[in-house]
Amino acid sequence: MKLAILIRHGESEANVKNLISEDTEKFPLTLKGRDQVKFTADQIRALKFDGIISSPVLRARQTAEIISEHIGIPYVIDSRIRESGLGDYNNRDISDVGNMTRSEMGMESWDSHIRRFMEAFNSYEGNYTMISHALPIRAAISGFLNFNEEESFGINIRNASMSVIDVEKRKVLSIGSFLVTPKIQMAFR
Ligand SMILES: O=C(O)[C@H](O)COP(=O)(O)O
Repeated sequence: MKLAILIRHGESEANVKNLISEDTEKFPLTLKGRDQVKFTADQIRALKFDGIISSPVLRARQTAEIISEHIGIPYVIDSRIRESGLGDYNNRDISDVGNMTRSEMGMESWDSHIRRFMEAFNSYEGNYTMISHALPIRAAISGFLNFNEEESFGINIRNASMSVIDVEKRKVLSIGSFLVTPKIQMAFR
């Protein structure tokens, strides 16, 4: 069995300011973001995990710390699940991004996100929680649904939400949810 729960970090100061940033030491979680993560940690506490993997970006690491304390499993950093490469849009308002595709705007390509996540999925055995960011998680899920960036545009990955993937069977079990459903509990048994 090889299940991955992709969790977007809790609300961060970048989210409050509507900024996107790949800088690793900026924009910590807000108090609200910490509470969001504690709720999610309680949701997954009873599931069986073999590890927690985090993006190297501060808001993800802080999320991993909270979850790690809640479920008693250490976390490791893996740059393959980092934030998107944002090019000239780093630290800019997300509304500047518009509806063009990321590579059209000189940012990291869709396929690059999918490639690096698949490499990460293939390098871990067992069940893992992976703490990452909105667009990279949307791309990782799309890699299993065979969606390109435009086709996945409606997928909304909210702060501290969970998307569950059965990596071995290449099945997406949930997208951007806040609750562990009976189906997901069964999958972890
Ligand atoms: O949607 C995006 O472009 C970013 O991935 C959002 O970043 P965040 O999930 O770290 O807020």
